[in-house]
Amino acid sequence: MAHPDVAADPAILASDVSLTYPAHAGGRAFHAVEGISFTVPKGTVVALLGESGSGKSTLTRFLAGRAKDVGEKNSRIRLTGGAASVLDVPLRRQSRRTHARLTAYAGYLAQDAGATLPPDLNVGDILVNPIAERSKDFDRELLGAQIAEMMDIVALPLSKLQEYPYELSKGQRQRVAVMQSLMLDPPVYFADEPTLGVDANNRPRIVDLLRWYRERADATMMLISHDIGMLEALGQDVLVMQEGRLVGQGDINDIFRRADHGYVQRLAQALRSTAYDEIAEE
Ligand SMILES: Nc1ncnc2c1ncn2[C@@H]1O[C@H](COP(=O)(O)OP(=O)(O)OP(=O)(O)O)[C@@H](O)[C@H]1O
Repeated sequence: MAHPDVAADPAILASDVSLTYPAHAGGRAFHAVEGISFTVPKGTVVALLGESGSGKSTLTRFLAGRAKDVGEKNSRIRLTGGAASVLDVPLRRQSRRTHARLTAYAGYLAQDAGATLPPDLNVGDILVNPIAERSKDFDRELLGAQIAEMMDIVALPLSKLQEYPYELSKGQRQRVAVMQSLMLDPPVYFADEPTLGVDANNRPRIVDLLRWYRERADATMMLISHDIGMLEALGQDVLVMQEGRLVGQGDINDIFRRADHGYVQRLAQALRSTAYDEIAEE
């Protein structure tokens, strides 16, 4: 049985990967990702960019091992071509045990995760739960200190630990969701728009938390984000997608300087103007 290898390098490998959603009511299967190849070396961060509908979430959910972790059958992602592996675990025909192991090692923040926090748990329990579910035998003092450190980085007062998701603002819920997704210390981490919907003042708090985590765990990360602060702080390498395909790949500055693809040029321009807007806002 394949066991995740934390020393695997590259940590993430995709070779000619094609991903499909099943046919809906008489329609055809939908090819969301077509023939994508790249590797992510251990300990590096890659940012995934591209317009809405280009396949970023599909690719990320698949690589995070969550292709079939959804209620509706129609939303299950199928690998219809190529091969991929994370921490040397092939993402194809996994036993239930291999799948459980991989998802414990591969952290995942779904899009708009703040909106799906368990409503019946307070923030403290939401954060402790992933650890308590793994094993009842953990060092509460150590965990308490870690949670306090994380709360401080994201600028949430400790009193929030007693509150329930409905008592928090949207941006506070998103910060809790990001903290929760890191609680198991995943060596590989996937996040889908971690700062989306968070106000400009608090977006840097999430960036700080991810940077803190990366340094602490030497984690490999794949982040979907068009947040210029995030890209500057974390994303030295970028993958650019358009209509299910990879249209740019490499160091962010090189890609944008020598952009030979029309879409990549437009994206670079858009990101530059966002950066200026942010500076103007401050
Ligand atoms: N459950 C589904 N069934 C069929 N098609 C889907 C399903 N989910 C997504 N798609 C389609 O797959 C394509 C890629 O969607 P995906 O969400 O991966 O894009 P994205 O780049 O992450 O977009 P966004 O930035 O808006 O989140 C889109 O055309 C979308 O309509």
